[in-house]
Amino acid sequence: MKRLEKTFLQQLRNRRLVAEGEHLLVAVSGGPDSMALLYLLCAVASVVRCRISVAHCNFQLRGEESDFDERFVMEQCRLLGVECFCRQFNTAAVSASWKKSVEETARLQRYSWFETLLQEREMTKIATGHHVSDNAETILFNLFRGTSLLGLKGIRAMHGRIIRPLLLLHKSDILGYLEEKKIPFRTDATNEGIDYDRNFIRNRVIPLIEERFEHKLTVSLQRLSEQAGELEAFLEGYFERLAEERPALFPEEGCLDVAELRKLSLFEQKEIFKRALQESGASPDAAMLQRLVSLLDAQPGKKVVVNGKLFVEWKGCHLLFQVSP
Ligand SMILES: Nc1ncnc2c1ncn2[C@@H]1O[C@H](COP(=O)(O)OP(=O)(O)OP(=O)(O)O)[C@@H](O)[C@H]1O
Repeated sequence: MKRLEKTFLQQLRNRRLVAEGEHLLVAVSGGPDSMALLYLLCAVASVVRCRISVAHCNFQLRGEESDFDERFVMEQCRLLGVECFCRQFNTAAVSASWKKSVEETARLQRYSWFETLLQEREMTKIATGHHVSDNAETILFNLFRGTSLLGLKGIRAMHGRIIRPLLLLHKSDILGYLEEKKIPFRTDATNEGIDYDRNFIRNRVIPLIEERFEHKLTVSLQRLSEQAGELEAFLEGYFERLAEERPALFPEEGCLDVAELRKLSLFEQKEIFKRALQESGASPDAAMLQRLVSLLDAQPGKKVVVNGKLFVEWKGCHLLFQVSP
């Protein structure tokens, strides 16, 4: 087994990403990362005792190139003896009708199809080729758009039935492995520009900062991401226990006890408001949460309008979550 294959196997085991007997659907674009993922998984499959199939989406966004990618992935799977599912999507038209960016549309289309395949074929997990730099890129992207503390968690190694086994590997390791094993891959020229925000972060921002700060950025963001993930897990447990101990803070009927809320820290108050509003289908930003906690220093009768449909009003001893008439 190659050095990287041993490291990869170790990381799979440490993070308990794959259990014995699982059937994985590997998402392969044909690019360097997912090709490395496919070969790494094939190299360890007999040790882990898992089965592997591949899914490739042809988003038909790059004319003939997209068709070449599809044929390339099918051929690679044939050589590896791996079952391969391919599907064509009319992404440009769907993106226009959904009024979403092409990138977001492609992402939604692929995860939805992967989930369907999982159910139809009784597979257990989807594996994607995200690595350390993708995580750094995602964290910075979230930061530039205005993220909360927990948004810093970036990409998770396991999220529901999706696993990212390369998440602790660096691009240089992946490229070294492709070179060592002479693994072919396809290059997507649209990844190289700086027109899309993500590409700008990947190709311009990160290299500039890495050069100035001695390659500390990616490693430091990875650490931050792990800590944010651990904090999120801790907070989930904490708020579950709080809900059991003080149910008046977690309204089923859309009302919160003012006296109970006032006993809590600012962080807890904001978190309770966030959870209550999310239950009502709203996603409050930091400014809205600040306005809601300020309500606790006001008088009964005062209200905060959350959006066109929802407002929170102090009545008697409670804050009521009400739908606008
Ligand atoms: N067309 C596709 N078909 C199947 N899976 C895909 C496709 N595009 C992306 N993915 C999955 O999502 C992951 C992240 O997507 P991203 O757009 O960053 O990849 P990429 O640059 O196209 O290729 P790669 O990550 O393989 O080098 C890929 O590693 C792959 O697992």
